Amino acid sequence: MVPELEKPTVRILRPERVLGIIRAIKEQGSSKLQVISDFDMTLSRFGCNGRRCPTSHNILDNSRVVSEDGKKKLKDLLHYYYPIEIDPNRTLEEKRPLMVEWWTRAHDLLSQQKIQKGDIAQIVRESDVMLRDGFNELFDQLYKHNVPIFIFSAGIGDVLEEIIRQANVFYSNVNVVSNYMDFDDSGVLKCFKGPLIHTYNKNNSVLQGTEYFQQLSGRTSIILLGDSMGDLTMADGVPSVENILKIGFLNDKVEERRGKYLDSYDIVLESDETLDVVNGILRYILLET
Ligand SMILES: Nc1ccn([C@@H]2O[C@H](COP(=O)(O)O)[C@@H](O)[C@H]2O)c(=O)n1
Ligand SMILES: [Mg+2]
Repeated sequence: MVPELEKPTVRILRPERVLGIIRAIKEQGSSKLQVISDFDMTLSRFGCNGRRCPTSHNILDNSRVVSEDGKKKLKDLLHYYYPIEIDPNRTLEEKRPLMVEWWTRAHDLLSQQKIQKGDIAQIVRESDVMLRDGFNELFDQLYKHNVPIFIFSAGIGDVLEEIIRQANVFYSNVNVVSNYMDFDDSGVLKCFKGPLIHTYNKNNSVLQGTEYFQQLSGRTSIILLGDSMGDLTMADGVPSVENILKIGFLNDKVEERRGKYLDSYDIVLESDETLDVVNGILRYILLET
């Protein structure tokens, strides 16, 4: 059915259930389908040439427009809070206030750097960011079949939009909800617009007012793509979901986190920098019979 599911990076706890969901999504057809995806470390790569790829935040943190002192402070925040973000032994209740603290402190630091709106495109061009292998096929297939893709990211919307624009895949079926920068009249960053989106509040609470899911209420089949336990709630605002397939990229601390990922995601992709499995499933679903 989907040969890519035989890849050694694929782990599935309940294979029959997964095949049943894929078959049901195919039966419902492309007019009922939507894709809901995280951005950083899901559509973008985790590793690049033996190093960590930057997140949309890191692209700014590491850029020439941030002072050396600012860079150091942002790195210190990352080293303190990232292990908390991915710690499988802490509860979400414990993590949430700490994530608000991280995002707020990082956004305050970035807002002190006099970042110009007009510099974002060049900053992205100069960065090491890479989309996962197969991103072209993913975006092309969805566009060709009129399947909407909703990117729900706790990263920086202005930066991630520029990444997909430069990759020539920012098609009309792509919608983004993320943290956006607020620039003053002369185009200098003054703050970030609310509501703040962090790893563990990616749910309906931050989507109020966007009406995105209401417009797509007929799209009752969902393929959800994420890399964090926080991404599992991204589809919570979709009314009357009939079939949902959750695919999780397990990028870091694989051994420690495997159990929780297998319990929560239908398909877990371990240290897999490609979109092969997602593309294989979509090819099968979208193939007209
Ligand atoms: N100051 C920060 C805050 C968060 N991050 C990382 O961003 C990712 C969130 O974006 P998603 O598209 O994945 O929702 C998450 O992986 C955080 O670790 C950061 O790099 N810097
Ligand atoms: Mg992510």
